[in-house]
Amino acid sequence: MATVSSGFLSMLVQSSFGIKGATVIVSLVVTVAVAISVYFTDRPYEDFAMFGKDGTKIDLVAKYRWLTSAKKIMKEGMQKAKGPFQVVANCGPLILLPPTMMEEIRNDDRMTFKAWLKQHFFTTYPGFQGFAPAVENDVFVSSVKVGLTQTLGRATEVLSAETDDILKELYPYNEEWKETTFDKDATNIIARLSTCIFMPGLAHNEEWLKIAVDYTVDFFTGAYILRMIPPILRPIVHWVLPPTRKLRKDIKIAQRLINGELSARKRKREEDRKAGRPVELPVDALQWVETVSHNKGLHCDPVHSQLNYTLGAVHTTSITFVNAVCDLIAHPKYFELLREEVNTVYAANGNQWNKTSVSQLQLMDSFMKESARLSPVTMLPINRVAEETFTLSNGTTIPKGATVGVPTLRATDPSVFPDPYKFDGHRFFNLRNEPGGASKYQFVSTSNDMIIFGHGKHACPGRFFAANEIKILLSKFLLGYDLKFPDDQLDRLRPLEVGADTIPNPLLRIWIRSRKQGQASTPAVTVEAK
Ligand code: HEM
Repeated sequence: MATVSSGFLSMLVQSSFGIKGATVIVSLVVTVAVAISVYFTDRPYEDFAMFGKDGTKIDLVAKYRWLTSAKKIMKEGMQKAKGPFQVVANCGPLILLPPTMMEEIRNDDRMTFKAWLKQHFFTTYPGFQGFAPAVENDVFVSSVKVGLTQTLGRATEVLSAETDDILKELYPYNEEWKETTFDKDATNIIARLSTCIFMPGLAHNEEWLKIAVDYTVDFFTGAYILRMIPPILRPIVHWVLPPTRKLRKDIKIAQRLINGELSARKRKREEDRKAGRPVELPVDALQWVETVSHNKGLHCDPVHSQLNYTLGAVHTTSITFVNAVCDLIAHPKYFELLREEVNTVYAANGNQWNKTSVSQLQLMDSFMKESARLSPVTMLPINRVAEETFTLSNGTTIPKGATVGVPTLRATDPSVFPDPYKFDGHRFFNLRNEPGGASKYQFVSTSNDMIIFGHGKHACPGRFFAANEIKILLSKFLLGYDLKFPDDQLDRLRPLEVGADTIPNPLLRIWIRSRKQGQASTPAVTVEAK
């Protein structure tokens, strides 16, 4: 974009039109852009205190502030408003509800996740159909709930075997330290592992694996840029933005690959039928979507649903995993503690990774939850759009069409978690071992205090799968490798905050070396509560 506009400017200056003419035109363009930004934009809601806008009338400025300081704005609002308030987020005016109201709104159908996805991820624009399945009907979400959850046992074993193969390829035996761009590796690993379960036929197809990684990045970049543009211009601008153009290309490639898969399945079924063989249905997400679609009598596009699986599963899981690894390196005593637990559990389960053994990794579970508490994938995991005007029990009226969110701030509230900014990998392990804590404090448990996976009827149905995937990966890294930050990097680099969302720090580098032969297991020791 910058190259195009500077080329245009120099063309004007060099032309006979001259510098004066160029100045007039540029001033006109800027004035029109500012006027559009001021007047053709979403109006703030009445009756809600506004935070973060600080006198500016220009939405673009407020949106930019949100992108750079969302956490600060949310904290200030929470402290000063003592109740619901609003901000100008990059999606426009956004009502934030205090996490204490979670219980009341968590199952409230008057505001929906579907309407939020539709409005703020532009699912009707070509290229953005990746969230269309979750918006159009319940087939996609049901397929995750039924398919992924039912297949968790088998999936865990498949993930374990595939992780071994991936790690051998990516980090072959080497006792010397090697620098890695770890977040990139992690995203590629998770993309391949997820595809193994969602669409195994393409698990080793480089073209698909690239889409499984890139589509989400292009999707969110495109959506973020469009949200910054006044609504009146979006129907035109989306056609020319580089990330949205890329999205359209990605979808075409995905269509070619997935339609190929579907045709091959159809042929196999017909051959089986003709030969009188029993027709075996594949156990993967393509099939879950088809089955649920058939049972409900509703359409769900197979290509878009695979992209929806990818959008939901890949970057969320890899960011959570990368954060856990960074916390591990930053708190090295956990290397030995977690290795001890992994060895004990592994040995007790006949040297197998399966659903049962993974569920016994209680310290690792606690460590992962503590990591996600302090470094969540998003600080705003609950997002809704009101389908009607309604009034909450405290008298707050939410207008129809309003965007509403609940931030994760309770996770760092000292009245909920003592010494909240201290990383304590045993925090949830200890809570879990208190009376009544067994199921309340697991990584996958949701509550008013921990909403990293949401809470209530829309709580993430993929979290059980993600938890197992991360545990297997972490176990294999712990047993096979030593990890550290580069020698010249003393502190853990914090994730970058982009609005309420986070991404691994682009400067992050991790050094990795194979553990010496014979070191792959350490003596079995029972992990005690601290
Ligand atoms: C660590 C990884 C993950 C994180 C942090 C995460 C986080 C979330 C959050 C915050 C929500 C919104 C909850 C709400 O609005 O109340 C959500 C919803 C959802 N997630 Fe995940 N997720 C993860 C992994 C996955 C995986 C592996 C899948 C599998 C496809 C998945 C599928 C979904 C679906 C289908 C929904 C929508 C549920 C509904 O509308 O009822 N997620 N996730």
